[in-house]
Amino acid sequence: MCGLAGIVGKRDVAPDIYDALTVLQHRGQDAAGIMTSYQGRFTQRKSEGLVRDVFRQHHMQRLRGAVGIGHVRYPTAGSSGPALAQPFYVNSPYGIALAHNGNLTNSAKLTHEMFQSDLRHLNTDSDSEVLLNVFAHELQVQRQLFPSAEDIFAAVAGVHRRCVGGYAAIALIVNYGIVGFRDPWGIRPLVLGQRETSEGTEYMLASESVALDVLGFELIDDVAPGEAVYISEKGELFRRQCAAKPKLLPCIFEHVYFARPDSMMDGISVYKTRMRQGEALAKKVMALRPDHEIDVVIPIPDTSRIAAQAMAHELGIKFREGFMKNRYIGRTFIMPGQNERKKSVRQKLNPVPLEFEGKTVMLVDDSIVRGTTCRQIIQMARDAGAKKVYFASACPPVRYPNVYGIDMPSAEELIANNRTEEEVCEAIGADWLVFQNLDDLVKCSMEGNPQVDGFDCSVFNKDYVTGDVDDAYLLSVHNARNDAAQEERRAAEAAGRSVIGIHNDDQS
Ligand SMILES: O=P(O)(O)OC[C@H]1O[C@H](OP(=O)(O)OP(=O)(O)O)[C@H](O)[C@@H]1O
Ligand SMILES: NC(=O)CC[C@H](N)C(=O)O
Ligand SMILES: [Mg+2]
Repeated sequence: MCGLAGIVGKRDVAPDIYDALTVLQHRGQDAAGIMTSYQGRFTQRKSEGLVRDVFRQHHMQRLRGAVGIGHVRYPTAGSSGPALAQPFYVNSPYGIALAHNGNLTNSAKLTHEMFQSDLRHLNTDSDSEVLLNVFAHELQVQRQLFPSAEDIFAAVAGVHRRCVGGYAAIALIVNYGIVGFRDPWGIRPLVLGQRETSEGTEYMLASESVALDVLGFELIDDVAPGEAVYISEKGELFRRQCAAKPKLLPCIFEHVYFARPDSMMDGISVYKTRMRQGEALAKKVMALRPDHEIDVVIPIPDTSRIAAQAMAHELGIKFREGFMKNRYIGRTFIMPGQNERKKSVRQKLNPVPLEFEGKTVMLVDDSIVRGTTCRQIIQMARDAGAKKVYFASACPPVRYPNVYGIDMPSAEELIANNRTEEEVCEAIGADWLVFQNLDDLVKCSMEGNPQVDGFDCSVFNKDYVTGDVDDAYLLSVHNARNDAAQEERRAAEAAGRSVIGIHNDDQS
């Protein structure tokens, strides 16, 4: 679930983009990059690692220019490695760089078209490079020496006709400005903001509104599904609906896990949604077991804190921080390998025994995906002396792969796949397990903005909103990206058997 930021400002923007990427770090921990345009040329720094590790002072000093874009990556397609860090770049037409959040479901077909009919070269197996090349081709066929906003919108319309899947993207066109667009289903988020300065208005696009807040930009609104926003280098703002049949069906997993709670997405406060999730869970607990005898409600930090607190309040039970989090360990779920994920849960969370000794505890997490976290946590709670360990998930069982930008490629790796709720309870070792109902989860999000057409809930109900995802496609994703396949790829990379690519890590 990568993070994007782009600014058209009045002075060098790289420091602001750096800050924005730091605020969006929770969306991708694998690689980061910034590209700016300065005096008709690109400047670039991208590499693997966290934002704070990728950019050194000497990089920042060289990233000149008042127009720029940035990206933090969480891979969902293709390999990892510095060559896959974003933004990607093509020299023709004009010189375009692009940063992408999401995943194309027809990238195999598009890759073929790139070589066969568009006569374009792809140097990686990333779907984001495909997206950039489709955009570049669609802009090229406008055949304008100086592209206007109309030409750019026509190119985005071409992208919508050809690309299927989840995509929010920000492109930087040298000498012209930045273009943000969102897929026609609005699966992936993108917001627009502005900041007044003595030299005039500056504009910013970002995956989440929290990045605008922190930089002093005011949220204008969300980019609509299918819409394109073009901000010229001079600072003029143009907007246009470029899709034939746009519908707002955003990914509900943003509300469950991905987004920061202090973000507004499609008019919905993520914080309030998570509060409502906690309240709904409490009601379900009361309906199922009015005589539950829970002594204390304990969240699994970080993401479930808000839901757990609301749940405890609704139940009228004590809320306690029974697990302390090591603040120097990042998010576990978005780490690349299962071994790394398993190890990091124990390094990240440690129980406070007095909150467990002799008690019936209700542990609350936002989601149970592979079961990596809850299995270990339940054991930790028992080792810390809990009498009974109940577990609640603020979302329903995750049973199906995600194909729109979350790395859940294989149903087999999901603990709830082909298991009943009782079987999941047994597999994770809880005394009782409660899942949120899907209807309730949707209501919690919908209450924030009743204008939303619905949500992509495919990981819960296998209903993929783009309508093109069949079992054959799911099998191909499984084959390419299951844990064993990824492990093999990483081993090949470590042994130096992978393609180096055209962006070397030590580039300065
Ligand atoms: O069942 P699993 O496969 O373990 O995945 C689900 C867990 O992973 C996430 O936590 P993560 O540590 O990524 O981030 P957080 O600190 O934001 O909660 C999520 O919040 C759950 O705790
Ligand atoms: N999580 C994402 O948005 C991933 C973007 C792109 N598909 C990649 O793998 O790099
Ligand atoms: Mg968590």
